[in-house]
Amino acid sequence: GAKRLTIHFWQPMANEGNERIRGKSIVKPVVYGNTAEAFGYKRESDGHTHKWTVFVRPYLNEDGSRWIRKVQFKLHESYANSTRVIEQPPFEVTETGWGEFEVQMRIYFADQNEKPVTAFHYLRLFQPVFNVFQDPT
Ligand SMILES: O=C(Nc1ccc(C(=O)N2CC(c3nccs3)C2)s1)[C@@H]1CCCN1
Repeated sequence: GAKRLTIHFWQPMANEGNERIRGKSIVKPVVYGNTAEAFGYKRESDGHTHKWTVFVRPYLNEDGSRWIRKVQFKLHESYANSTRVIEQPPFEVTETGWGEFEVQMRIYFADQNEKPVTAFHYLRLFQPVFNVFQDPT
């Protein structure tokens, strides 16, 4: 039967390590990406095959709401209310679907003087397969 597959794609947005004070700026690394789980079948009603969660979270397990005010996720326009605004942690959107597409994320900071930061994440549902054929028969 179909295997259940949960995959994690993580891309640290800022450099590694935790918060630092440099001059007057603070570096707050975040991680964004998605997890995905295959239903193991194609849903009759709408052809969806996966459940996925796209997320933005502080790189270290801290209370993100101290410095993140809200996160706006722009999904593919075929989704109802394709612009989702999450105002409290966890800053994530869980949906179902059948394919992969780019999600735009915009992080708004608690300090309203800070301009929002935009990042793009290509939603991944399928585990890439790497076949290395040496001396193929
Ligand atoms: O897959 C891709 N684009 C996708 C856009 C939206 C997708 C999706 O999964 N869904 C729309 C959503 C709904 N259907 C009904 C109500 S909401 C479920 S997939 C491209 C095509 C080639 C490679 N990537």
